Amino acid sequence: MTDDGHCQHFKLQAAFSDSDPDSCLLVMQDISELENAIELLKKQNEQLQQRLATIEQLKNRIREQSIRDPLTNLYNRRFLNEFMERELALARRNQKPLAVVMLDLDHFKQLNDQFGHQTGDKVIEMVAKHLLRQSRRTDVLFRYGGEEFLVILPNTNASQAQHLAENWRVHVEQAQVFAKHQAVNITLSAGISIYPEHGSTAFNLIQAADEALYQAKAAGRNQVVMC
Ligand SMILES: Nc1nc2c(ncn2[C@@H]2O[C@H](COP(=O)(O)OP(=O)(O)OP(=O)(O)O)[C@@H](O)[C@H]2O)c(=O)[nH]1
Repeated sequence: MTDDGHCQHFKLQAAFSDSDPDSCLLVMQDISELENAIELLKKQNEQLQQRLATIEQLKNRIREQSIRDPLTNLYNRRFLNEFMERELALARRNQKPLAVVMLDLDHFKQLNDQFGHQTGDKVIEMVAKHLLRQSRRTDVLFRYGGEEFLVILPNTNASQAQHLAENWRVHVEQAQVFAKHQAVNITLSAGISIYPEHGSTAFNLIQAADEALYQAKAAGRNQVVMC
């Protein structure tokens, strides 16, 4: 230790002679600079690791924001194709069914016209919460459009999907919704398609679910139709 509190490092090397066992050569080397440089490098490396971890967190946050809908925090349509490709590949490999449920709020334009767009937004938010609360851990929910939701149900057959969609329909119908202190009835219609019966690509399955939804609307709304 020096007078000003710094550590000094020395390296001591001893060399013995074969011809003269009683003699030995001692070499002492001041390696303080080298040790200090190693210490500094270690600190800089730690700081770099911390910065890399922060960048990774930020990257994850940005990625998460880019695939989520800000109003409902459900996944957005941008993520849907990527997700469905992955899930369909899994379903194909494991020979499991996969259900696609398209849900749409009924007469939403009327609600907007009567209570305003802000109230409409609150209703969309509330419905998203209901759907999330009533879904299984494996179900993945998307906000597909304005008042349209899409749910992907891996490893789910037609009767299970019908049962789940019916459960969502009933929960939304029975939900207590107040708009400007007035109770309003919210209902939804749903269309379902199943892999592999109704299609083998994301495009075909979504189109089939959309057609089933159209039938549910045409048949009077507030109902679930299987493709
Ligand atoms: N508040 C709110 N309204 C939205 C949003 N996106 C779409 N809309 C409104 O939702 C309404 C959808 O109207 P339509 O497509 O005619 O459907 P609908 O009135 O629900 O009728 P059906 O679907 O046939 O039962 C339109 O008035 C859109 O302006 C949104 O993010 N927030």
